[in-house]
Amino acid sequence: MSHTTSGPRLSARGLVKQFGATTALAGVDLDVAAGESVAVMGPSGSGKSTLLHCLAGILVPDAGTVALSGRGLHDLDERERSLVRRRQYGFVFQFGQLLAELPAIENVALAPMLLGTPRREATELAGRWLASLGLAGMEGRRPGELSGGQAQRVAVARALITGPEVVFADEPTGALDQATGQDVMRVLTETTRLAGASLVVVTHDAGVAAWCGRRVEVRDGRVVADERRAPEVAR
Ligand SMILES: Nc1ncnc2c1ncn2[C@@H]1O[C@H](COP(=O)(O)OP(=O)(O)OP(=O)(O)O)[C@@H](O)[C@H]1O
Repeated sequence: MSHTTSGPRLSARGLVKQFGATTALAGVDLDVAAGESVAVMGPSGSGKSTLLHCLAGILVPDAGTVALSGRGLHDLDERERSLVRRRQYGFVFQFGQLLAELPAIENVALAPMLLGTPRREATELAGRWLASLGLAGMEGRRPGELSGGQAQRVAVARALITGPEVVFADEPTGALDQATGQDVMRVLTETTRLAGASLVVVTHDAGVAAWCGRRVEVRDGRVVADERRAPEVAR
């Protein structure tokens, strides 16, 4: 994958998004560097998910721009934006992102298959990803036959297998207990860092945010704080 070496990986300028009378984003600027991990924090309704969806090209802002490695998402049509989401982005959500009827290995292999990788190659690669995330022997289990933490590891494998430039995670530990959530954050941040991808995590949990090298605080649709600090690292 060709990444530009200078300039931010992701760059948002003046993002505004309204839903009827509600201003979800009131002018957000945010740059995310290559390999950087950013936690987006803030109270319920402050605009965190809306910001993530605009950065990810899922929502089109009413005003402002988002550029991925210097390429403006606003210049793309919906089909092209959907290709960016598949090729250059990875997603980890709270739950429900895995296809219930497919075994873990097929859930992971599907991502490269959708990009044209032959089934056999995609399945081999998926097996290696599952093994590297501690899921050897569980390839044939369906999501309902995995624990919440195991299912999130499958989701991490699925998000990373295509070699994305940015991984977006919206409350990735929201459905897990504290210890399992910490374990998933360790796996998510470590795997993303090793893959050289940037990470944007929406969370209201300071223990989750501590795994990221930067915390951005959103209130009423604006960034009100932005601080860098040493992240937790795998022990
Ligand atoms: N599709 C939508 N239609 C109408 N209003 C919306 C929509 N999506 C978000 N909003 C509103 O925009 C504001 C910001 O919502 P958003 O989901 O971005 O907040 P959040 O910080 O992620 O909240 P939470 O932590 O509760 O998930 C809220 O007032 C919300 O009700």
